[in-house]
Amino acid sequence: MDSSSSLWNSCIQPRNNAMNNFQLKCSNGHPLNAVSSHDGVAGSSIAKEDSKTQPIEASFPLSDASECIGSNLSITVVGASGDLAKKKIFPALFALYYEDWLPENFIVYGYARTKMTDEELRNMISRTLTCRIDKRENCEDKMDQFLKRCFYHSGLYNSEDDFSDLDSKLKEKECGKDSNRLFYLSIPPNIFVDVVKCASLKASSRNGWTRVIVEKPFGRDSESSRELTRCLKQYLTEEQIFRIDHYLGKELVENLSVLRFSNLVFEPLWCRNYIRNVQLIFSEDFGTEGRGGYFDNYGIIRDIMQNHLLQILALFAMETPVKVLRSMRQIQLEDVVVGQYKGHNKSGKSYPAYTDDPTVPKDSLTPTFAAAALFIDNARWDGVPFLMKAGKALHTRRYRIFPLL
Ligand SMILES: NC(=O)C1=CN([C@@H]2O[C@H](COP(=O)(O)OP(=O)(O)OC[C@H]3O[C@@H](n4cnc5c(N)ncnc54)[C@H](OP(=O)(O)O)[C@@H]3O)[C@@H](O)[C@H]2O)C=CC1
Ligand SMILES: O=C1O[C@H](COP(=O)(O)O)[C@@H](O)[C@H](O)[C@H]1O
Repeated sequence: MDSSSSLWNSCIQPRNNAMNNFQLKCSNGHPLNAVSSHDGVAGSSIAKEDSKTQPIEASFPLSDASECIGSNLSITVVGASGDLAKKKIFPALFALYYEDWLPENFIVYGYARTKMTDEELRNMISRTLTCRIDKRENCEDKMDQFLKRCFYHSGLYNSEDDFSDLDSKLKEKECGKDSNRLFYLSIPPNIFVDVVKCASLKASSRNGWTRVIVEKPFGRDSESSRELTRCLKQYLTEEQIFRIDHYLGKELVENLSVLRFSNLVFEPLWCRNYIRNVQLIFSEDFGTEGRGGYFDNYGIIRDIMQNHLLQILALFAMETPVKVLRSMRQIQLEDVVVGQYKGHNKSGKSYPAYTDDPTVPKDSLTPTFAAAALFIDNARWDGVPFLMKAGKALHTRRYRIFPLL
């Protein structure tokens, strides 16, 4: 499985498998178990359901920016020029389209400050779409059809006028039909509120639902996270907000939950008597590559450890019901090591330092590597260190959790 495709952990109906007994909840209370296709992309039955309840009329040949399409689901990817959008969101949307999980008359709008035409957006996206889905039938044709439904609007994240212009373009495509609108915020969290404000005031759906997907990290610490929620709720209800962490959709994580809770053999062994330490390793063999605008303000601890790895730790260590995070000892500075990758040469190839990335300030001290020992003070895990390591631009690409017996 290409890990870049395991996105779209949206709040959907549970599928009929072992996970049904273990129902995760989305941030707004909807069940979160993902409907995965074979490459790990999960489908949203929300979109599909709505396509059933709203009659679909004949499709139009698409492509022109001013064409009326009658779209009944308009998806806007905010931050469409960025890494997440390219690597995961557009490929995941294509996979949903390919698997027939989207309503017939959907459209996708890319939105960002970078100036681009529709054609340039399509070229950018087409470089990252692959026909990697098991059924490869008609994949190229499907790609062309998908790309014809993609459009672009350039604007600022805090400009109501720019979102008003987006609204006009969406309306043109919707041609007065009942249409739902989904905004996927593929941008740094410090601009979430600006976007939500402008989108909700100027580009909400008039006659259908408007929903917003926000990416991790949700703020920098608990105070800013609470503040973020408070600010988002000035413009949206909790039911409209979908907080996403794509690690919950990864096969490794789903398997871990099943292994833990459906396998009685492990239950008595899963504790301090048999496990000396637990290692959680996230290692990437590539650096930030133009993501300094986001990454440099957050660093590896907020980017990876606090959310992805902590969730895996919680799934590994938790009792049912969940109490484990409350039993965690406050982390001590002497139990943490941080670092930043430097440039080097290997096999005649030179690799840039973090601060060589043009989007990163030259004097940045943001950590790109961190290792920490965490402790859970409860009867099951007393004295067992959980060793978390995460880093960018390391030797290998691997994601692992393993108990040392
Ligand atoms: N990349 C990944 O694999 C993953 C990322 N995420 C999350 O997605 C979000 C975006 O990450 P990613 O796409 O990697 O980040 P990028 O740095 O690629 O940022 C996305 C886009 O946001 C705009 N942008 C970047 N920095 C700023 C800034 N400081 N102020 C205003 N606009 C800015 C840029 O668009 P423009 O200049 O055109 O406006 C950029 O193309 C983050 O919350 C991240 O945690 C989650 C899972 C995986
Ligand atoms: O959330 C993030 O995840 C990616 C790694 O996810 P993967 O599914 O591609 O393995 C990481 O590169 C990025 O820094 C981070 O924001």
